[in-house]
Amino acid sequence: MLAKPILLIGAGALGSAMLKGMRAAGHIAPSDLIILDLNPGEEAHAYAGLGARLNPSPEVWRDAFTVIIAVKPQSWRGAAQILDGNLNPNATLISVMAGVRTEDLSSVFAPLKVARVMPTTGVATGKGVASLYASEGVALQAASDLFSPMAATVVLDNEDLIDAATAVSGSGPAYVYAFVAALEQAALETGLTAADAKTLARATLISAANLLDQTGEDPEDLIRKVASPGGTTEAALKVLRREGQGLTELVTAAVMAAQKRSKELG
Ligand SMILES: NC(=O)C1=CN([C@@H]2O[C@H](COP(=O)(O)OP(=O)(O)OC[C@H]3O[C@@H](n4cnc5c(N)ncnc54)[C@H](OP(=O)(O)O)[C@@H]3O)[C@@H](O)[C@H]2O)C=CC1
Ligand SMILES: O=C(O)[C@@H]1CCC=N1
Repeated sequence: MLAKPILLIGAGALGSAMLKGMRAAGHIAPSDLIILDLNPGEEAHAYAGLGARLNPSPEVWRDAFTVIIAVKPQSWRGAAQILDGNLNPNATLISVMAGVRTEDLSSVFAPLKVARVMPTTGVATGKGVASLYASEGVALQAASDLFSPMAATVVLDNEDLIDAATAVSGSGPAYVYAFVAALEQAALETGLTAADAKTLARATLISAANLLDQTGEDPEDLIRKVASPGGTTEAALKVLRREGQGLTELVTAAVMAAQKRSKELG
């Protein structure tokens, strides 16, 4: 069960996406939310406008039974110093930070129980992805209760796999956006206007994602339905899937680089 109130530390890119998703899903009432951020943005102010407590004094932080830490991996030890002595010892800590391991979080935040989650910014629209890991059932349940209303969740049974999930899905939306940007750029090369190139690249991604979602079919089956034998798609796929130097090799190298970096961030 998700014990409330909730304290969110860091309302930047991901923290704001979570705030937006939580507000839309309605599972965290504004009165159950305390937000700390050095420069609160639009989403933090929107929740505060509904009654969430924004940057209250340290004695209020102790009210929270669930603490979410969403600062950069490079900033968490500094944040922990500020929080020191001001957190409820019975609270559960949910870290969404890449790389930072449970062992290190536990050594600094003891006796709080710890869960790690690797979400995507898609939580903002209630359609995120979140990989969860915790060694204790109570902490895993808290993470699940927090993210399930706004993300498809995957439970990992080995903490090392959080680095893999970070590389595949945490960073993954950026890979997809990079593909859309590349398709838009290529569309310009074909002679389409800038406006049409933008529309076609975006709409193609969205319509393909909808089919993937609604049919549940395998990508290879969906490809077969697009690629007529001897047709245009086949000509393009010969380039994209060039032996040894195609998209699969490129994406695999990108994911490996992200996984390596995730381990270094710890
Ligand atoms: N962005 C993403 O798609 C994803 C991010 N993550 C993880 O989420 C975490 C946050 O990433 P992201 O949102 O992109 O980073 P941001 O820098 O956008 O957000 C971090 C926020 O925390 C604030 N902050 C820093 N120190 C403190 C403090 N002591 N007290 C309160 N607020 C503080 C920052 O303020 P200021 O900017 O003024 O320093 C900033 O607003 C990272 O650990 C990252 O690994 C995980 C999955 C996806
Ligand atoms: O780029 C990063 O380090 C973070 C973690 C996953 C997505 N953004």
